[in-house]
Amino acid sequence: MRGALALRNVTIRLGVTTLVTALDLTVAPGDVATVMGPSGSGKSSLLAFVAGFLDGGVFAAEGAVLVDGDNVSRLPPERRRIGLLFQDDLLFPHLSVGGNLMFGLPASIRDRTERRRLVEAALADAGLDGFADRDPATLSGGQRARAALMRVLLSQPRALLLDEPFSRLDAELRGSFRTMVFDQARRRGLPVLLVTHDPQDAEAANGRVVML
Ligand SMILES: Nc1ncnc2c1ncn2[C@@H]1O[C@H](COP(=O)(O)OP(=O)(O)OP(=O)(O)O)[C@@H](O)[C@H]1O
Repeated sequence: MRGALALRNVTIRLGVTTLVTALDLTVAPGDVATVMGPSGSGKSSLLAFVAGFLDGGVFAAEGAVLVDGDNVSRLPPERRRIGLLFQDDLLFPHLSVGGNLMFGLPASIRDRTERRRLVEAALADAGLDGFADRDPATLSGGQRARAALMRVLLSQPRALLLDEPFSRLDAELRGSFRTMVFDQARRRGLPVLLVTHDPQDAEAANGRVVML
């Protein structure tokens, strides 16, 4: 499917334990599939496999990852063009908010004016007008989360992997940030794989639920 993220026959083993068994999954552009399961069941390992950094010295994995029809299974993480967002926003403390977003931009966009324009537009899109020169430490949790999302989106990913991205936010922020993430994915036609413990996330995602 054009623009989709697809997993084909993915099996992940840790020693004698099989964490993921022959998983087939297609996530259409703009759709959100949810991965749930108890702690230690392999949710983060599945995302690591899709992103390309599952530790081959620890896990045995097979199967294919397709992004927009391209089999990226043999590509290193940086060439897969898969965006990742974690529970911790991982903003660089030594860079301004604008500097953090700038860091997300592909190096192939060289023109400085264009780079600045893209960052300003992303900040505005996230309701962070005028935040470019701020120190990330001065932002609220919700503002940081939005900045981190825009940094990922500026990297022009073809799919998004989210590992408990809402879990540090309080209930109200959680709902609004979730809506923002899903809206952005829909508008940009990005397939999303979301790891969560929260059934409300799965309900809001309104897509396939994979139980590990
Ligand atoms: N580097 C590693 N070396 C050895 N075992 C590991 C390593 N990373 C993860 N594991 C083990 O692999 C299993 C799956 O871990 P994983 O982090 O994928 O689970 P999870 O479902 O994401 O858990 P949680 O909900 O707690 O984040 C666990 O038993 C974990 O202890």
